[in-house]
Amino acid sequence: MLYILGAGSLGLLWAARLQQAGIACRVIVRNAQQLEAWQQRNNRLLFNDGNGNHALTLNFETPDTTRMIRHLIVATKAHAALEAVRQLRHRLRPAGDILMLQNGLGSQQAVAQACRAQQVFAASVTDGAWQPAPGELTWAGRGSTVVGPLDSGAPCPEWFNRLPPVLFDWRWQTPIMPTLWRKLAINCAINPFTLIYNCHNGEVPTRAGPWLDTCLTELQELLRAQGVTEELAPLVHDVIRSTAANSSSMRQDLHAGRRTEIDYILGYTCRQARQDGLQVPALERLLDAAKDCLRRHQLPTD
Ligand SMILES: NC(=O)C1=CN([C@@H]2O[C@H](COP(=O)(O)OP(=O)(O)OC[C@H]3O[C@@H](n4cnc5c(N)ncnc54)[C@H](OP(=O)(O)O)[C@@H]3O)[C@@H](O)[C@H]2O)C=CC1
Ligand SMILES: CC(C)(CO)C(=O)C(=O)O
Repeated sequence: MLYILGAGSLGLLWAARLQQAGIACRVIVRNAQQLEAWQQRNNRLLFNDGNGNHALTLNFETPDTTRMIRHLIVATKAHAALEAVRQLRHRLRPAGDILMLQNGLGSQQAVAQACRAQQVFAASVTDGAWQPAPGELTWAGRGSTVVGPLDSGAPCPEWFNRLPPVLFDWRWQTPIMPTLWRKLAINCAINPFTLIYNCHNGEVPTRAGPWLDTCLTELQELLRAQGVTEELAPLVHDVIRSTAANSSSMRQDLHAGRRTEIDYILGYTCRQARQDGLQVPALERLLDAAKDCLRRHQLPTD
């Protein structure tokens, strides 16, 4: 049995695909009110996978259920992950596994530190899913999932090999940190600019001008310090081109009045730069500007 912690867009996307693949899973919601809301909808999820709508019946439970958990998929936002996993600590089997799906860095390490008896895996996910209404999920962009052990040589959990490739485009990658760093750098170069200029991804180069170029140079230095030698600028411009019409996840959070993941994206990056003794004034200025924008919208800056 797989357990998914968090019934948001990505958690429901995993639950829907597991259900379609015939792999048993249960979704852990925050509390009894959320469980009741799902029960009132007969636990039905209307899943639009891009080819059509599928009515799926999912299994939900609250964190205080007593069943023990061997395989946990954490699908909360980065800032909610540690507390959400802590609530389940008494249910986690020793030597079980925890898969972290969060964007950014920091939440994965925090969970690994709190759950030393389990193997923690981290994924870099490029799928795009959103919820048009309660009980509905749209899989807007089919992406891929790259997964690996966070900081050990742990082998790939057996259940991963049961994921049907047609529903899950995933691959095993060890070490995983370079992949996570690359995605982090891309998000640092795009998301905060879309916040401060309130623009789509495609407009970032024109709106940010040379500020983007300086940020890319600083991010490249930081990546080098993490052992990632690949050229960042072409990668970022490719992503900007291929997602030109997108509103970044950070901008979507801003518009929905939700807490953003800024602290796990640009905040983490600036802290790491300081730790590595690197000067990153353009990134620091971007972080300050992003935080000012969040303050103006009365949203948390962490
Ligand atoms: N959506 C996507 O397509 C993608 C998302 N990601 C990453 O995946 C992560 C999740 O994103 P997304 O699904 O969009 O976020 P959502 O906000 O849609 O979902 C997060 C869910 O976690 C729930 N949650 C928070 N705390 C707890 C708790 N203690 N117990 C149970 N449930 C809890 C939230 O409940 P509540 O509503 O009550 O707060 C919410 O339902 C993020 O890090 C994001 O960056 C990465 C790639 C693609
Ligand atoms: C790559 C990008 C910027 C695509 O929108 C993204 O991952 C995000 O919005 O968080």
